[in-house]
Formats: sequence, structure tokens, C-alpha cells
Amino acid sequence: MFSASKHPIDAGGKLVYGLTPASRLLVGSTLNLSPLLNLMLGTIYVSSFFDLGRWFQHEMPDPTLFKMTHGREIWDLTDHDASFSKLFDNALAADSSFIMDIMVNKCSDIFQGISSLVDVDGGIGSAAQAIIKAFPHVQCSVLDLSHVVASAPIGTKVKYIAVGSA
Ligand SMILES: C[S@@+](CC[C@H](N)C(=O)[O-])C[C@H]1O[C@@H](n2cnc3c(N)ncnc32)[C@H](O)[C@@H]1O
Repeated sequence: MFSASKHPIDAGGKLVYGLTPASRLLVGSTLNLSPLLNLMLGTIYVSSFFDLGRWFQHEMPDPTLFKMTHGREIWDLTDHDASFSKLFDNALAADSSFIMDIMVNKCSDIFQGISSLVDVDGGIGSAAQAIIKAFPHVQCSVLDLSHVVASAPIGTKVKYIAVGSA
């Protein structure tokens, strides 16, 4: 995760540690993917993978690996466990911010001619916020569960549509 190189001036050859292209993605206030890793490497997610062998012996598609381990689907857990819900929402928001930065900068053509859009299941609205920032003329709405919408940032131009829990 870190680079180590000899200090160029220090004759004693002290090691200097630095960020690599990968670890650079885990620091800073923008495009920081550490919330995604917090979810993926957290106990709740990782524990599912210990059941992978048992899950492969089941008739597909049900239950999901997550449900086999935890006895309920991930959406049920986010509905009832506020701290997991926060972990989950922040992880996906970090992922969306990262991807959307590439989308609006490298694939801006796809937004041409669009005046409004709805991000269905758009979480706390990271994708919509990135689109509005790059293309202020596009009216963006986000539809998600009411407890997710309740934790979305306020004071943005994104319109939120809350729907009942699953
Ligand atoms: C894979 S996540 C999408 C995350 C989103 N793209 C973002 O950037 O954060 C799926 C979303 O679907 C929402 N969801 C789950 N069940 C739903 C339902 N029955 N109706 C509406 N939204 C639902 C979850 O709350 C979650 O935010």
C-alpha cells in the first residue's frame, strides 16, 4: 500500500514512505474510496464469504449468500440497523462519486440533450450531485427508501423522492 524509496539527499539512506496509485485513492476529501473498503472488509460482508461453499450447493437463485449467512437480505438489515445503513450508504456514495467523476469528465457526450433525469435507487444522491455540478441545466431527482433519503445532504439542487421501505 506504500512505496518506500531511499531519500535522495540523505546520505544515510533513510527510507521515505509515500503513497502508491492505489493508496492515493484512500486518502483526501474527494474521490476517497475508503468508505467502500470499510464496507467490503467489514465483518458483516466478509462473514458471508465463509458460507460460499455451502451456498454453492444450494438451488439457485435463492437464498442470496448474504441471506444465508445473516438470515435476512441486505435491504432488510439496512432498514433495521442504522449504523450498518450508514456504513452501506457512505460506501456506495463513495463508489458513485468516483465513477461519476470519470463519467462526467470522460463521457460527457452521453449527457447531451438530457434536461432531466431520475436516479432510481440513487442512494443519498452522489451520482446526481456529480451530474448537476458538471451539467447545471440538468434537473436531477433521486428516488430511494425513506430512511436513505432522510440522511441525504440538504441544500443541494437534487430533488429527493422517498418511497416506503421494502
Ligand atoms: C446498489 S444501491 C445504489 C446506490 C446508489 N447508486 C448510490 O450511489 O449510492 C441500491 C439502492 O436501492 C435502494 N433500495 C432497496 N430497496 C428498495 C426499494 N424497495 N425501493 C426503492 N429503493 C430501494 C437502497 O436503499 C440502495 O440505496
